[in-house]
Amino acid sequence: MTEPVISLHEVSVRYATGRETVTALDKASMDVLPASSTAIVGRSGSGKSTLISVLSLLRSPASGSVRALGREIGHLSDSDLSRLRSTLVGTVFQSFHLDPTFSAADNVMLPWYFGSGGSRRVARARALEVLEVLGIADLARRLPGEMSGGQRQRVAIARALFTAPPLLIADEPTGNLDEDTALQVSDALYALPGTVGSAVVVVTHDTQVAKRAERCISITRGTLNYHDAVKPGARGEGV
Ligand SMILES: Nc1ncnc2c1ncn2[C@@H]1O[C@H](COP(=O)(O)OP(=O)(O)OP(=O)(O)O)[C@@H](O)[C@H]1O
Repeated sequence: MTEPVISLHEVSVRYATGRETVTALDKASMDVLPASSTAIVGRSGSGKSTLISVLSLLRSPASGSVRALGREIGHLSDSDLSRLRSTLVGTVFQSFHLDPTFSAADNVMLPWYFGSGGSRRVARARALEVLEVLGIADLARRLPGEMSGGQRQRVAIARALFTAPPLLIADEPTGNLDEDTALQVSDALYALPGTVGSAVVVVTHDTQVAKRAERCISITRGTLNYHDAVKPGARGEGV
């Protein structure tokens, strides 16, 4: 059986407010298999951001277990958890988060500027390689202000891939794009399991974008509902 990149087993997350406790995730179980694509949909307040924060190893659950790259995160020190996080996951956001003064290639190399290691020459070659995967190597020298929204989001996706993470999480990646561009960018994301082998998890409000993933999970008040999918444990497969 293939080991999931990350696996959640009956994970619950609660927030204590002044008067009440909100259950944002309620016994959520899901497996993200290597080189798979998953869409997560749900109304505002259903628990999507909370689920992403658990999948990104940014939030530890109140109960349940999380296993990432074969390790139970509950057993890890803060520094081991932080190392595991930086190995595991690349993230893409709705509003791109590019540095407007950096070229596309330099934006993709940001992990190197922040100390991911190796020589500048190798980092630049890697940046060009991932820009090529996204079909925009010819834009390597352009500034973000000289690109379309779809091109900027491709740069942001390339940056998330720079360190070759086994898991790429995209939070409303098409929210700032028109309909056609949204579908092109989502197709580029969903191609990544086949081209670079990363598993892709996309949170989206857009049903057309969600439909293009191999699997779709909807969240209702913290409960996961599986569509076109096999529940964890059934036939030994993931979601
Ligand atoms: N820091 C917090 N303190 C208290 N309650 C919180 C906190 N963060 C989230 N919640 C509550 O937890 C539930 C899930 O919130 P979450 O942000 O995960 O939803 P979401 O689906 O991402 O929403 P949106 O689409 O609006 O971003 C909601 O009821 C929300 O009010």
